[in-house]
Amino acid sequence: MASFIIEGGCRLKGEITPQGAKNEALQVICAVLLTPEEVIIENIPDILDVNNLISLLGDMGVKTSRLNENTWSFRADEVDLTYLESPEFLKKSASLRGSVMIIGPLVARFGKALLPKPGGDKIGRRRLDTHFIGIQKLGANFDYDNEQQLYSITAEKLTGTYMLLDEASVTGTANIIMTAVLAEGETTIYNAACEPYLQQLCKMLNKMGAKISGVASNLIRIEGVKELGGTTHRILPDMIEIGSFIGMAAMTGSELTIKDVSYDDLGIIPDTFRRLGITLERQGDDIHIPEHKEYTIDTFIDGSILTIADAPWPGLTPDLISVLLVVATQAKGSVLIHQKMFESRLFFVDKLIDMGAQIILCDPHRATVIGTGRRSMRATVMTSPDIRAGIALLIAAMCADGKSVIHNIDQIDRGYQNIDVRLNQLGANILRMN
Ligand SMILES: CC(=O)N[C@H]1[C@@H](OP(=O)(O)OP(=O)(O)OC[C@H]2O[C@@H](n3ccc(=O)[nH]c3=O)[C@H](O)[C@@H]2O)O[C@H](CO)[C@@H](O)[C@@H]1O
Ligand SMILES: C=C(OP(=O)(O)O)C(=O)O
Repeated sequence: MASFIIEGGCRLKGEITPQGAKNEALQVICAVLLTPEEVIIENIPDILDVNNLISLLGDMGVKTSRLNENTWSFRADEVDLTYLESPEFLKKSASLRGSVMIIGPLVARFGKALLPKPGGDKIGRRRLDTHFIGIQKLGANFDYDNEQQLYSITAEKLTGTYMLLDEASVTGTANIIMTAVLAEGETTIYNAACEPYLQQLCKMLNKMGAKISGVASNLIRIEGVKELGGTTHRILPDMIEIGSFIGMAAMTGSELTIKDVSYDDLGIIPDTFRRLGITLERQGDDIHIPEHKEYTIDTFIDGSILTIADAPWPGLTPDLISVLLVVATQAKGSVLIHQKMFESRLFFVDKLIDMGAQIILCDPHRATVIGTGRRSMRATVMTSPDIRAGIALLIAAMCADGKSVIHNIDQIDRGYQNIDVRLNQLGANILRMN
């Protein structure tokens, strides 16, 4: 189990370029299964989750080749469906959440898919009903083998239909869209998720020949086509990494420029950090964060305590809640952090409390942070429970007095490319121990 040893108190300075978006990468890489032609994807982040998915596709017979550091070519012209039944496939695909999105393309193109219960962060119940009900509505049959925890999906024919999703699931919407593009007739998906990840997926599929309209809204219409062709697609910068860097800069009192952020795709993220009192200046497509000696949390207009809560896009992504929470501990003022979507994502605040932060965990979904202004945090030893708590703990450690240790940093490596090397180049002091 690899660990980071972090010497706190180092200021960062300079410029950093965000990696490509993890959650978009997982979708668009699965989409290469929809065509036998070559698909080239640029700006793929070099992170554990994505590399595992690429390796899984390779094992399935997809020809994968790395054209340069972040550009890959994929050609799914000889997919080996028997591999889906092998123990290796079941083990590999069970280890990452993104693998759930191979179902849609496989059912759409080959009428068959198998999937063990997928992995990903243990941050509460993560049901797949939305995926399965949607794909079933298009005509597929589902079987669940309780003993093996294995889903098997088959479809003789897929036919477009109307569906109202029970929740705006991100990967669920992606899966249904990727199934419907090759179904016969028109599919309408209401209450669709519409994160930039999905907007990008739809743009790529349309370039491959799909007919999807309503992109960026929660009402998607898809006119099924017989086949899709190859294309070249570029992944957006990772908005969660950008948010993590904004929080890190403010909390460590560092002056930082985040380059090429695709600002217009960040939605409500910049304004949410502003409500915590953080100044961020848009400079073209960059974000400049000046040195913060202090920052003060806003109140609501009537003077009551601010609440920051997640919501389906264009609301605030739940993946930044942990970072916003840690950043609030060094602000002046109070905020209620409400993680509505996941029920086990706030327990890491115990560690922040050990470090001296003033936080009341009200229940599994809500924590009140009483910002004490800049006050030294105590260094400590901790374990990263999930990817975003991991980065939040790393930010806390960078701000603490002395040496902290974070174990289980695979959880951070799942989503942040070479984070130690990149932050050390800016002045951090992080040592990786394998
Ligand atoms: C690989 C990937 O892309 N992972 C992201 C994806 O996961 P994923 O697609 O698995 O998450 P879902 O969007 O399906 O749902 C996330 C959680 O929110 C709940 N929920 C969802 C929608 C809703 O309207 N109401 C509601 O309560 C669900 O019950 C679930 O507990 O989206 C999540 C929500 O943005 C992100 O945290 C994950 O990083
Ligand atoms: C929860 C996340 O990832 P996953 O869905 O892959 O577990 C995340 O990216 O914050």
